[in-house]
Amino acid sequence: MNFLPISINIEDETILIIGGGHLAVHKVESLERFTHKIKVIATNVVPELLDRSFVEVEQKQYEPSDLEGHLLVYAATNNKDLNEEIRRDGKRFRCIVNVVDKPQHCDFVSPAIFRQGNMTVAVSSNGENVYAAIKWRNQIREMANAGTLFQLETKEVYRQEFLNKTE
Ligand SMILES: C[C@@]1(CC(=O)O)c2cc3[nH]c(cc4nc(cc5[nH]c(cc(n2)[C@H]1CCC(=O)O)[C@@](C)(CC(=O)O)[C@@H]5CCC(=O)O)C(CC(=O)O)=C4CCC(=O)O)c(CCC(=O)O)c3CC(=O)O
Ligand SMILES: NC(=O)C1=CN([C@@H]2O[C@H](COP(=O)(O)OP(=O)(O)OC[C@H]3O[C@@H](n4cnc5c(N)ncnc54)[C@H](O)[C@@H]3O)[C@@H](O)[C@H]2O)C=CC1
Repeated sequence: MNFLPISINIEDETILIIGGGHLAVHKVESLERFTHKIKVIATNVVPELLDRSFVEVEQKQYEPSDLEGHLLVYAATNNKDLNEEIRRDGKRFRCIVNVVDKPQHCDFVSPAIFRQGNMTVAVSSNGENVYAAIKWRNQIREMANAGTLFQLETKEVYRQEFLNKTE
């Protein structure tokens, strides 16, 4: 597999999660650092999702038209066939779909993220080895917390440093 790392502007997007179980909670925990515009559609929804007032919850069976108007979709049900079907349906609605239980069926995968202010480090294994991605991210976080890395200067300071090096 081969995924392109990019940073997407999601200000005008509502991110859709199909499935309201533990995996959905896990995805919300990753997403909520970046956006509160999140919608969950599922037949059963766990309290951790209902407790988050910013999550819009619709308790019902999935149907393809649910995808309409959503750029980013997580297929996070406990039904592998349905998750795959959601990915296929997504093609019709021009959605980019993450299938939580099947890297091979993902249009995008979620990297392991370390974030400090505007600076973000996102580690991905191309969907091949999620445990490695988590470990690398944790090591980066430890280095940052130890203060040996990432002394954040102003853009102008970095620009001057960059220009001096390339002269
Ligand atoms: C392909 C991908 C698709 C996707 O979901 O996007 C995927 C797939 C799978 N994950 C599995 C397991 C776990 N995943 C986590 C956690 C995270 N998983 C994330 C990403 C991705 N996971 C994408 C690849 C990214 C890349 O390119 O490397 C992170 C980094 C980001 C996020 O989810 O936001 C987030 C860390 C968040 C954080 O710490 O910040 C934990 C730990 C935990 O839950 O705490 C467990 C153990 C759960 C347990 O067993 O209890 C399995 C079963 C593997 C097996 O054992 O065989 C599969 C399926 C498979 O690999 O085949
Ligand atoms: N990517 C990852 O990090 C990992 C992925 N997984 C996989 O993720 C999947 C989901 O796991 P959990 O969240 O723990 O399951 P869960 O059983 O807690 O939740 C499943 C959810 O899917 C919903 N659902 C099922 N059929 C539906 C339908 N037709 N329409 C609407 N909603 C429907 C249920 O209502 C429920 O909210 C599992 O298949 C598991 O194998 C497991 C571990 C890690």
